Amino acid sequence: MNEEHAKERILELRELLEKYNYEYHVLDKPSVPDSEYDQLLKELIELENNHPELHDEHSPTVRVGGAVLDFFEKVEHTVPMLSLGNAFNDQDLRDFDRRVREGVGDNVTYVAELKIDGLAVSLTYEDGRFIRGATRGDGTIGEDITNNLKTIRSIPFKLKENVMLEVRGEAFMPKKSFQKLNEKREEEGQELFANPRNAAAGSLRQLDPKIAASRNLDIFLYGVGELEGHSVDSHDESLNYLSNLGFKTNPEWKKCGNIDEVIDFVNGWQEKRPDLPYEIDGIVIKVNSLYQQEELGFTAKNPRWAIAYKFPAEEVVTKLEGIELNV
Ligand SMILES: NC(=O)c1cc2c(=O)c3cc(F)ccc3oc2nc1N
Repeated sequence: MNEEHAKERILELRELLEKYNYEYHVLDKPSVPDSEYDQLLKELIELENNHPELHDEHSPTVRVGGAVLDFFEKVEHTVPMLSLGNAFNDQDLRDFDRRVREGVGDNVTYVAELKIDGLAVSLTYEDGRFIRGATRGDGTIGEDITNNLKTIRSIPFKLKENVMLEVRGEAFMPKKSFQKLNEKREEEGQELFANPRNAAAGSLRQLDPKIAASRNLDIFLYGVGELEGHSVDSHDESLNYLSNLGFKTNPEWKKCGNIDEVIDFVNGWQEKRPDLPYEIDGIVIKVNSLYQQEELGFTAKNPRWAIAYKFPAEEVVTKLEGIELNV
């Protein structure tokens, strides 16, 4: 195959594989069988190996893991990644609602969404291309784990619009992947992961991205940090915007006109939680209007416009030399 033809084929395969990847991992609606995807990926890997001068860090082939690092660079979050204050019962939620209404008046709408139990990460895009991903760290300084995040198939390398955007989300390991991983580790006599959150965090902290690539990690994006080239007025609008850009957002969110609707949503999901294919540790409630979020602002540690209702820890049975303790 001559140079020109190889270059054309490589570019064509990259476009095609990213489209198939988006259909499979973001829309969950593949248009071709896995065997066809695998065969095209194999062809691209061979072509790229024969044409190193055409290497592109956004090629779908880097999703199987790139170079091993010696350490992770530090990254500063220009918009700090704060953590959420907690609510443990209905009264806490009513107190939160009262404080919000004292701040912005009674005309307030909430968005309630599932609190994914994984690792908080920030993704930065310039001109619509994925250029950096980092952990939350202490909220201001995180670790650059771009190479590992590139192995998460649902993270788009190229957005549908060429915006400059910094977006936050939760990387997680689906329950089924967690069970398979621990079965494999048990067979190999390795230490087991205690829960999917630790497994996801452990996988993304590996210096060799091939390990992260093998762990079937996934991500839901939930918030915009910095944004140029577009403006949104409310949280529900920003969730739709992220989805239209090509991001995977969690579909189970609900707009609530008052705190009673929020409490119904919380109770509903407390029951349905075990049926989800991923772990959640609560429900996040946010004031929907971004203008009202601005008015409410932040305490030193948490936003005043959001709160996390934490579910009671699921019954954990610990076996100690055959004695069953319900802790
Ligand atoms: N784990 C989650 O599924 C989740 C987490 C957060 C946050 O940590 C979070 C932290 C803030 F300071 C502000 C909003 C947030 O919104 C969030 N929304 C979510 N859905």
